[in-house]
Amino acid sequence: MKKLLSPAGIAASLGLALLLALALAGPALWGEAATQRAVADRWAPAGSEFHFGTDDLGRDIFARVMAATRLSLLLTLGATAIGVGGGVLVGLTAVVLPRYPRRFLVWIMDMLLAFPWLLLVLFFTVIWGATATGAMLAIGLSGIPNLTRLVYNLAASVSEQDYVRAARVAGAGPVRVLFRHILPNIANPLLVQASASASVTLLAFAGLSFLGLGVQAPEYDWGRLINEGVAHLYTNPMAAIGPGIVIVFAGLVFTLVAEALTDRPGQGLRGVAAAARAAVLPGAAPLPARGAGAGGPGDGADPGGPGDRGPALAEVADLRVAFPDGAGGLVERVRGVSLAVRPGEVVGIVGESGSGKSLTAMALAGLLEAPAVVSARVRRFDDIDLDAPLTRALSKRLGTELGFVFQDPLTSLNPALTIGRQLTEVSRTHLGMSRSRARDRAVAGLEAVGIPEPRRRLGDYPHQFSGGMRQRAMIGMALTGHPRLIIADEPTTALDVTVQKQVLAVLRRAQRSTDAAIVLISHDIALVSGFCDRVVVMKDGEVVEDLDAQHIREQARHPYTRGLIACLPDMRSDRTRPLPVVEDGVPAADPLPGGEPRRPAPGVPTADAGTRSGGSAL
Ligand SMILES: Nc1ncnc2c1ncn2[C@@H]1O[C@H](COP(=O)(O)OP(=O)(O)OP(=O)(O)O)[C@@H](O)[C@H]1O
Repeated sequence: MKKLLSPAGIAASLGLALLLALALAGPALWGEAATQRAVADRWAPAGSEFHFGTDDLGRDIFARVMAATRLSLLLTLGATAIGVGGGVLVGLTAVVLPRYPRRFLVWIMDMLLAFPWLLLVLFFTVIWGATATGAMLAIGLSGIPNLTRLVYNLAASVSEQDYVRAARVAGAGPVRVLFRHILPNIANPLLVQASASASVTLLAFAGLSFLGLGVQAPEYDWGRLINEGVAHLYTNPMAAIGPGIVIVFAGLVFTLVAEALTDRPGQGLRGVAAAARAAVLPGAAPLPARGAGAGGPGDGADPGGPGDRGPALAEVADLRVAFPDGAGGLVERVRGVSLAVRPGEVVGIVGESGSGKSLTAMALAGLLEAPAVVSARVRRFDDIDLDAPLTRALSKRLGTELGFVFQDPLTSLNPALTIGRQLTEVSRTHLGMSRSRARDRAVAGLEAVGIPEPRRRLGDYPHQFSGGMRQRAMIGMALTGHPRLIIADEPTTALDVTVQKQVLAVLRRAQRSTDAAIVLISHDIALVSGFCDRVVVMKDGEVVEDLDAQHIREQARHPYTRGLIACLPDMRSDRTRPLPVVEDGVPAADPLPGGEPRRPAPGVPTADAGTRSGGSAL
């Protein structure tokens, strides 16, 4: 709205209104004068009677320019629609195609893109003949490769976003993902591009008609009028300049429309964005009352021991994930990881950056796609074999029983959809709830994670939430029903320490109310050991240790784990001395327990500087 009230927005609206009025009323107001011949008035100069003069049959050129508005705009909009529609269709098709057909299609489009558009137009004109319709088809079709490239690039980048991954976890098929999650998020730049290409198309028409390849007599558009007037440029310049001015004006209006649309956030596309997100809002489990039973690291609650929880709910055995190394081979990033999560168990995965934590979690959720090459002896969620093709029913089950909370809540919520739409989608599509019931559940979901005025906030877009609120909303989506497993990949990394604590408390509270198992990924061994029953330590793509969180200090044997622990200050730490560091996976000193840390280099933070984000069993 703001943008529409900007000078560019106001000018664009007024210009569009004027063009529209001319297109609608032009033929009625000036049609007769435009075709009336008066031999006595042939080649009358521009003046008060004939603003742009007359042509060789004595017809009023100004009246012809005004009357030509309708045909000129219709042809321009028609060709633009063909170019944009075709580009969207081919670009989106390319995104969902398998690798090699996709590459082939994009290659063809790139070839056509490199081909001069005027030659393409001439080629099509030869096929369809030099008619107005032929010119429209020719210009429209020659615009498709350009638009295809744009749509493909935009869609490919959006399809990497966490909210699209989350939609896939929730069982959304490729068509649904395209139309509900990708298209609304690329619609804005597409509209801008469509407006900008309308002005180019207008010029292309003028050029074609000027060359005698476009509109043919007795029809006339602005380009043809320039063509007719240019022969008398020296005796009556306005005969060519007049239609030229109108073309420049219309081109300017289209450019201003593009300018006014630029930077408008996705919420302006309510009509386009018909959809929702796909985390996990299953089941009919009652939501926890706000503030009830909070626990977790922040509130000093007991995380509970692993106990005997029966057979694993989710499991990978000998999981390997590899990527092409660019030289025809593969490089393994996850190397034989085995991990089982039992019902209700809270498992933490810690490890240095690049150790394969996220890949393991994504493989556990069945989220890895090409170019990742995944193999495992076992990879299952409950009785669902994640290595076998999933039926629709199994995808739906995965979508409602498995929740994924991503690291960055800004990228994991769809910016084009309101929070309410995203929270109600799974209830409505997977659980078949009515709109009002789904909204009630969504309100309860936001309330459960401590969002004030939840009913009002349902109408907000993600950018209207703070970082902590977005992450709470994300957790609310994953937890308001009864998910059986929630995978949280560094859910608090993007948040400050106070908000981290609140978010973890929310996660803990919701976990208790639903008894879902949790896999929590973090760099922070203190946070994980305070929150989880079990801590799995990863290094270089392997699990190096699997420890009881309550006794991590005594049980840790691997040098890397001992190094991580040694780097944490405790009550006995000498706060006047720097903290030790982990060097190449081995602690600079092994102070367990009561050992003497080596004095690190100057500049290394001291125990006083260490900031802890949660309570710890350490
Ligand atoms: N799509 C990909 N293509 C190639 N290599 C990848 C891809 N995704 C991940 N990797 C590599 O796999 C390794 C493990 O990545 P992963 O994201 O699992 O690490 P991580 O332990 O989660 O790290 P962080 O804590 O920094 O998120 C890294 O070396 C990473 O560069």
